[in-house]
Amino acid sequence: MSAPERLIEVRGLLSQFGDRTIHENLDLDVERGEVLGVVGGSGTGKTVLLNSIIGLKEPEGGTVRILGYDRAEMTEADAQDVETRTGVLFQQGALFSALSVIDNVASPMVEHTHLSRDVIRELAEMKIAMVGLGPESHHLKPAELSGGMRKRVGLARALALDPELLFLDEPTAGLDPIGAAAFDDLIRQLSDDLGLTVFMITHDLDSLYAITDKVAVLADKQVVAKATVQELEKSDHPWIREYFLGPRGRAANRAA
Ligand SMILES: Nc1ncnc2c1ncn2[C@@H]1O[C@H](COP(=O)(O)OP(=O)(O)OP(=O)(O)O)[C@@H](O)[C@H]1O
Repeated sequence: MSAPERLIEVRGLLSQFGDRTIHENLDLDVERGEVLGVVGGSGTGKTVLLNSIIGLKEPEGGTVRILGYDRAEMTEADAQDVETRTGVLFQQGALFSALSVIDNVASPMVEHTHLSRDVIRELAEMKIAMVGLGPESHHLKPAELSGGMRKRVGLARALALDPELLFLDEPTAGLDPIGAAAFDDLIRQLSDDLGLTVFMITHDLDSLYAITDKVAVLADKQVVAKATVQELEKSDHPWIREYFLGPRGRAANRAA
C-alpha cells in the first residue's frame, strides 16, 4: 500500500501575539480523505491554528505545508492554486450581506474562473441544491435566513470551486440539536461523496462521534493527541479524560 498523502503538515509551529505564546512546537498532519475534528479548551488556539494553515496568520516559527506547498515559500500563483483547491466555512458564515444567496455562492466562481455568467449561475444552483436548500432561497439576502440556512449557504459557497480540502470553524455552533445533527449528516455525506478532506473545529461532542475519522486535541500549546474518539476515551491526559468521560461526553457516546 502506498503511504497516505498528507494535505496538511505542520511542524514546530510557534504562534505568538506580543509576549503571549499560543502554540509552541506544535505538529499536526492531515491525510487526504480524513475528516479531522479539532478540539481544545476555549482559547487554546484552534482558530489561530486554522488561520495559520490557510495563510491568514503568519507563524512566528516552524513550517506549514498545505497541498504540497511550503507556506513560507509560496509564489502568488501557488497561493491562488491553494485558494481555489480549498474551501472555508468561517464561524459566522461570513456571507456578503448585500448579496443574495445565489450571488454569495457564485462569488468565488466569479473571482477565480472565466466561466460565463449562465454557467456560473447553473453551478451555483447545483451547490445550493447540494446543501439541501430549495430554489425559493436563491434571491433571499443573508438577513432573511435562519442560522441553519446561513450555515448551509456558507457551506455551498465553500464548495463552489469543488475544493479537495474543507475547513470548518464550529459549523454547528448556534444550531439547535436537530439542526446540528442534520448539518453533521450533510458534512459527512458530502465528504464521502466528494472525497473531501475536512479540518473541523468543534465544541460539539455529538459531531465528533457522528462524523470524524480522527480528532486532534489542542492543550498545553500543542496537539497532545490525534486519534479516534474511541482511542481518546482511553487517554490519561486530564483534559481529554474530562472532555470525553465527563457527563456530556458519556451522553454523546451513548447517542452515537
Ligand atoms: N489577533 C489577535 N490578537 C491578539 N490575540 C489574539 C488574536 N487572535 C487570537 N488571539 C488570542 O489567541 C488565543 C487563541 O485564540 P483562538 O481564537 O484561536 O482560540 P480558540 O481555541 O479558537 O477558542 P474558542 O474555542 O473560544 O473559539 C486567545 O487567547 C486569543 O485571545
